[in-house]
Amino acid sequence: MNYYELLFTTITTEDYQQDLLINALGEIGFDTFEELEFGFKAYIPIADFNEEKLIEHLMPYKDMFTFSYEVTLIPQKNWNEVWESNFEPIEIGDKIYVRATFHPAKPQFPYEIVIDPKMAFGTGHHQTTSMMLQLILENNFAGKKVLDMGCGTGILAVMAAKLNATEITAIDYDPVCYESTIENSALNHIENITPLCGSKEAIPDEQYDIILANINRNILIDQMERYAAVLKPEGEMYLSGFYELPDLEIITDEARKYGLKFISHKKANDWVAAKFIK
Ligand SMILES: C[S@@+](CC[C@H](N)C(=O)[O-])C[C@H]1O[C@@H](n2cnc3c(N)ncnc32)[C@H](O)[C@@H]1O
Repeated sequence: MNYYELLFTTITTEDYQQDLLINALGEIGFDTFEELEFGFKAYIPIADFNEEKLIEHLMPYKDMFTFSYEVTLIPQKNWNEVWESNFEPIEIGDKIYVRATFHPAKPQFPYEIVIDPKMAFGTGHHQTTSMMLQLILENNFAGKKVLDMGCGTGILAVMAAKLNATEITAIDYDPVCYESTIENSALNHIENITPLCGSKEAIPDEQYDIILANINRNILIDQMERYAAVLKPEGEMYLSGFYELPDLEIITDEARKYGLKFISHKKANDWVAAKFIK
């Protein structure tokens, strides 16, 4: 597939401002990002690129900090090379170690997750993923039936399986993420993850003990009613992919409409991961 590469040069002292930009690009079809010292590269399939939409989407950030971009057509790219040059292993506390296949193992960590990220989001490098991993670690997944919505690489589903969840359904609307979840389940020797490709209509008519969803504010709001319908009474829901201000209150209000009560949240660089109970 042919891609456009947009080289963004950003002048900001706040890492989270660059994250805002990356998140905004993710909402309009950019699916791979490569961090650089003074900015980042963002990639989008040529069929999905619309410069007018891009300019409109970037407008709110123009007043916040300085950035510019240049567009180049990339006929072919070795995505594995992009990932290999970008992907450093990460440690989450002293319990979770996330590495790629090409990094050596660290057996001193009780939980190791091996990810072949390709073009799917979810390597643990993003604060939302690492906060979700921490939340999973702090809560009880043993014997639970779990739905992981917007599974990306399947990293959260893999962590839930390592904590002895019995059945995990992992859904993403991006076929690359669906394939990536199959591959990463196998890499981690996990057999109880059922990957599905689709959006909220793909959520099976079943009842789950726990829902995980690290997506973004608007999609979480759109899917909230469906999450509430498939969550068991007293079931737990962990959400991320949004900011403390103003999103947390908006999400909490939406959750309340469907009987989901806000319990607590974690915060990193303005990003939030929050726990709710039905
Ligand atoms: C921020 S990433 C999170 C990936 C992974 N769960 C993690 O925590 O790192 C969000 C994922 O949601 C998926 N996604 C976005 N909109 C979706 C939708 N409407 N239905 C299902 N998946 C969606 C994207 O393809 C992406 O893989």
